[in-house]
Amino acid sequence: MTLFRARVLDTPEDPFVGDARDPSHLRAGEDVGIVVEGGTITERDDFAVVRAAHPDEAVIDLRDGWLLPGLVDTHVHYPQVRVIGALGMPLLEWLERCALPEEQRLADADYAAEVATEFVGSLVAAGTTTALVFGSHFPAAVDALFTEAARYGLRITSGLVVSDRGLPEPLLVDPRRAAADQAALAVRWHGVGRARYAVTPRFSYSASDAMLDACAEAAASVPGAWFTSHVNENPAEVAEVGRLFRSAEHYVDTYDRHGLLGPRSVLAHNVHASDAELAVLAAAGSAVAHCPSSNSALGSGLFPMRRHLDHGVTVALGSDVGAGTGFSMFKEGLQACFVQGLLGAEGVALSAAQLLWLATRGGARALGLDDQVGDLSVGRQFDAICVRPRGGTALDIGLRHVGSPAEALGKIFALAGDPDVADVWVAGEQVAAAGLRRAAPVAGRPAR
Ligand SMILES: Nc1nc2[nH]cnc2c(=O)[nH]1
Ligand SMILES: [Zn+2]
Repeated sequence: MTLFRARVLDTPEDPFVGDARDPSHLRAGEDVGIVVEGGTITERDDFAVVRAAHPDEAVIDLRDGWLLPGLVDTHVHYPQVRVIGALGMPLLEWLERCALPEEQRLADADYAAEVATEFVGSLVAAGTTTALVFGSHFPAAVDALFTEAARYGLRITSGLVVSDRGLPEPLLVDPRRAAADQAALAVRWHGVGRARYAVTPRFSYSASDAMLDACAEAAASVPGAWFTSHVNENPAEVAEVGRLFRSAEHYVDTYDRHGLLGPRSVLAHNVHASDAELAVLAAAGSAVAHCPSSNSALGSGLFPMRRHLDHGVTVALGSDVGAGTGFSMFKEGLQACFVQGLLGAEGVALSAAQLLWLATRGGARALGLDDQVGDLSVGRQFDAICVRPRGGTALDIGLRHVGSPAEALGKIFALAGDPDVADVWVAGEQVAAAGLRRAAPVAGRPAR
């Protein structure tokens, strides 16, 4: 067993239910003891109580930082880690000039393996322990991603990205081949370790009805498979999808009429959604990955979170790297807050607890993993990060002078970057940084 002693912040209850300003939405413990056995949290209480039950156990003392659940990114593109930062273009131009040329390079398996290493390392460095990842158009590159993620034990859901029109020729595949390649990848990876397979047409803009049928076939052939794609991101994209699918009721319907929407479906963006589309998503139990830094960087628009919530659509957060400007889910939370503020009366005035929920437990729920991760309750896997800023930084100064846990969390979302994520654990295994060197020896016993 491992015994942690820490200041803990998490959100076991949905802070979008009830009064958003209710301070009890944020569970904060000043001096908490957490026992982890076989990767699972088996005890959590005041440290003194846990210590009394385990008087001889070595303690990993993290009280010089803040322990949070591992972060959850519900929309991030693996092949785009090297193109982050190309600013000032709308979606379709950015795809053509930046993203798609890079994605073609992943046809080279060695190149893809390098990118997979960079991508997974970047997730871990940002404290992301669970992610729904947009894969590559090339099967060997998807193998490289799953292989690399397995080295860290990350909870990755991903798959082959498929398209049969509207993109450069090397990224296209015919629907029969797409179905076969997806099925083969799912056999190799779905349910292996913590990997799960996601059927992933890039977007209806680049997929014919035959391709979407092939995707439905692939999804039906893999029990428990996930579905992900893009929707309603940019006005020019939405207009073209309307032109391509004249008989569809709307963009969401291009997926729905192929049976692709259900509780294991996550659609990214949905900035320009109609009420009818929100009603379809709510009825299907599908989630939307809100990607605020990407939406801002590409000028895609201001996400109508209030309307999603009013319709009962599950919302989580995505970094959307590489249109998004980095892997940090703290940055996404902050940008979500800015965007909702810019919407004025139509926006949701997001609290720090709501940001943490969106970046942890809400994401886990959107991905169907909330029975395993998303908070630090007994019974959950110990997926966690310790935020411990370097001395003298604004975050360090702020955290040393906070009046309340909610204030501390606000400072973390405002100021924390990847370097402040000092330690990362997945299922109790430390996958980044140096927390274990803090094991405090107990009198008469060696530290473990
Ligand atoms: N932001 C974003 N939107 C897309 N729509 C289709 N492909 C992409 C992509 O790579 N990034
Ligand atoms: Zn995307």
